[in-house]
Formats: sequence, structure tokens, C-alpha cells
Amino acid sequence: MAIIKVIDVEVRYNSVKALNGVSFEINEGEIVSIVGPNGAGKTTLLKTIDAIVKPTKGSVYIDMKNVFDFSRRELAKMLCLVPQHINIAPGMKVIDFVLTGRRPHIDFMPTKKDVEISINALKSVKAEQFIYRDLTELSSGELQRVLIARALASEPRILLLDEPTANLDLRFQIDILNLIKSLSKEKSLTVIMSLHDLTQAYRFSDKVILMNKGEIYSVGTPEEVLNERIIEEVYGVKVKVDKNLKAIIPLQ
Ligand SMILES: Nc1ncnc2c1ncn2[C@@H]1O[C@H](COP(=O)(O)OP(=O)(O)OP(=O)(O)O)[C@@H](O)[C@H]1O
Repeated sequence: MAIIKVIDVEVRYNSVKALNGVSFEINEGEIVSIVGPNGAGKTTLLKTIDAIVKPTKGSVYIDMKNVFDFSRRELAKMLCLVPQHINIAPGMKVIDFVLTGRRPHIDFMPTKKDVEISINALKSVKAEQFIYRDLTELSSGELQRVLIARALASEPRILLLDEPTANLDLRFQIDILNLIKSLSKEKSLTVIMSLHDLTQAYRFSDKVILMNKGEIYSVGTPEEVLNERIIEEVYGVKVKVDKNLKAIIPLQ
């Protein structure tokens, strides 16, 4: 059953139309990659699903309910967006930051269980060694893993990730994508992530949404969307799609 329905969404930032006529459905437990050139509207789409950006036309539904009809707390219990960048307050320890992911579930003070869940989230991204470090002291890749840990600590049903592998070395790119895959299989976590790496999108998604100039150019399985013709049409780059290696190799 569709957990998310995006129906005819348009988003305007003043004169810029960032999204236009965007419609698709996502089923529970699916891993969906949003790909497309710079400025295609990927981040805007993630923010629209998280009700941070309000469509100028159309709507986003979760479990058949318009995202703007949920309270912020109700939404935060269900859905978590890991942004590309955050503003970090100096002096904040990693564990305290990850605990903020528990906020939607905490009525008064964090309990032992909240701390346990936060530590386990840090362990799942292999970041438990940073637990008492100041956030500002982390490298961008370490911080990226801590951001993902905070999202996991909120135990969402839907995880939105904006370029989750951008700052990670090769080992952690694969570890994080495998972790996402196992969470989607074992816990029916629904994942929507924007990615620039088409090989990662090909290997790790059930569904790919290819955006171009604010519109959906193609949507379907990785094999349907990520073919040589479509990639050249959208990116203007000739590629070879190696189906055995599941890799997309630029030829230029
Ligand atoms: N706050 C804003 N105000 C005005 N225009 C914006 C704003 N945010 C995004 N845009 C514009 O909306 C369009 C879509 O931007 P968006 O960040 O969603 O694209 P993207 O696909 O995520 O890009 P990238 O791959 O470069 O991260 C772009 O033309 C961008 O310049």
C-alpha cells in the first residue's frame, strides 16, 4: 500500500518554479532514490515531503493524510529528514545531539531507554567512539554519520536523506547504504534519498525518480530509468550501463 502520495506538486520560490506537476507514490519499505542534475529540485522535493516547504499547488499525503494536517510532533515521530548541512551550536556533545532525535517521543526528560536507543543508533553507524566529543570537532564524514544516527534514534517509519553519501569515504558509503537496505528489509523502513552517484542509485534502490528542471523525467525500477539513452538526454553525458557490474560508467 502507498505510504506516501505526491500529487501534482508545484513549488515556487518567488519567480523560480522549483517543482512542477510532480506526482508519484511510494510503498512502505521501499528504497527510493531521487537523482537528477544540480538544481533539478531534489532537495525541494524532500523538504516538501517533510512539510518544510509548502507547495503552491498540489499536496503530499502520508497514510492518506495531508502532511500539513499533522502536528510537527506527529510528523517528527513518523518521518525524519537528514539534511545536507546543519548549523551546529558550539559546545554540544554528540550524545546530546543524537538524543535530540528522541524529542518527539520525550514528554519531560530523556529516559534510560532514550539514551540506550541513541547509543545503539551511534553504534549502527560506527560512531560510538565520538559519543562525548564536541560536534564541532568532527570531520564532515563523521558528522554525516552522527546526523544519520540522530535520525535513526527518532525511530522513523520514513527516512529522508539528502545526499547521505556526499561526505563519506568509500567504506562508509557502502556501510551506510547497506545499513539503510537492511533497515528497509527488517523494519519496513521507507527510505527516500537524493543521490548524485547513479551507480549507488542503481544498486541500492527499488525505485528511481529522475528529476530534471523541476519535473519528473522518468520514474521506475533502476533498470527502467537508468539507461544509456535517458542518462544522456538528461545529463548530456554518454555513459555505459554495465548490467553485470551494476555500474554506470561515464564514457567522456
Ligand atoms: N530558498 C530558495 N530560494 C530561491 N530559490 C531556491 C531556493 N532553494 C532552491 N531554489 C532553487 O530551486 C531550484 C531547485 O533547487 P534544489 O535545491 O531543490 O535542487 P537540487 O536538485 O537539490 O540541486 P543540487 O543537486 O544542486 O543539490 C534551483 O533552481 C534553486 O536555485
